[in-house]
Amino acid sequence: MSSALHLAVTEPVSAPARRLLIIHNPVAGRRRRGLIGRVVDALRQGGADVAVVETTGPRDAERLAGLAASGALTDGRIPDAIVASGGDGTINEVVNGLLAAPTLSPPGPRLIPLGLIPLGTANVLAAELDLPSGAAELARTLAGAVPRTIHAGRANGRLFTMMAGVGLDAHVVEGVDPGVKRRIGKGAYVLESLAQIARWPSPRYRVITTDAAGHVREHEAASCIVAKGHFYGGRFVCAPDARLDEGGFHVCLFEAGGRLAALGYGAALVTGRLARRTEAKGGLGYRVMPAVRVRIEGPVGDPVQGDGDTIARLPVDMETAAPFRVLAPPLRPVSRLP
Ligand SMILES: Nc1ncnc2c1ncn2[C@@H]1O[C@H](COP(=O)(O)OP(=O)(O)OP(=O)(O)O)[C@@H](O)[C@H]1O
Repeated sequence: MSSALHLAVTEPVSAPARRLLIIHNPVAGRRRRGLIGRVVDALRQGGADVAVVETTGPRDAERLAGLAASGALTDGRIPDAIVASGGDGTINEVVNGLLAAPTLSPPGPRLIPLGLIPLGTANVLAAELDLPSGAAELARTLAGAVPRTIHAGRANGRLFTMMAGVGLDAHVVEGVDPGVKRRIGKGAYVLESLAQIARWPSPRYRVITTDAAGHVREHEAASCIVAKGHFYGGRFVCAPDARLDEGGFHVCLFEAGGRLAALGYGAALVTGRLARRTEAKGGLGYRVMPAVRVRIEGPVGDPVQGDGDTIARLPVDMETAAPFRVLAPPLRPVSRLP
């Protein structure tokens, strides 16, 4: 760890020490870069044994997570937790590497808890898990939280933890300029959304859902988000009843096509009125339905975004994946989540 990361600590951690391996993306985030240094210092002051490895480029976090799960980065001793330090993209890579690692017995990579130091633009998973934002509180969570079991989804073999999307949002994710994102943060997504809407050809997608009872249904939509959690793009609510602790998907169908409808959906999302579009007349509104498997067809090769990065291309088959454990505060009652 560079000396620049050694910053003053306000409060030491009083929870039991853990052996933690942190996989850190040095290019993630802009304003929150100092956070990792403060968290590491707080952990060490609390007695935790902390090792940090830095990623060197795309997919490196995934490779490192696979190595970490076998103890290869910590002198053969398997860490008590593997911590992803970065944005949602880095977390997604770590989850993919961790769950793809060969099973060890014990403890088995699926049982090694994942910790998070959220440094990104949206930090949707951290919001969904209700992670604290301060360094001392975050360190306390990493060192002492009872792991919670959550469920990822899989799209054409690739895992996602929060959501996968097809249509406008996937094109926005693919089109957003990383340099602009670094400079202006979330505003880059707003600009790219407007640019995409201006030239949006309004393709239709065929969404085939299978529910837990095995009923198969076919739908048509202008865009579709397959949600694991209830937040989207930060703290906007897309699937009000979705919770990571449950196995299935909440499939959000944006039924109305065209530019005006796309603008309307965007405005409804950011003002918290999206769920009310279910009442739109003529059935061309917004619907959320449960599913355990989803297939989406449309223009072949169209992007599929997962946790804010392109993770697959159409046609795509999604299924629920094995559960894994994450270091986070206990689940709050549904009624207390925004
Ligand atoms: N050392 C590195 N140099 C360049 N790119 C890297 C490096 N390590 C990881 N990456 C890539 O950086 C990209 C962005 O990472 P991440 O999504 O975590 O951060 P972010 O873009 O700042 O956050 P957010 O996704 O919340 O906007 C990922 O696609 C990842 O593959």
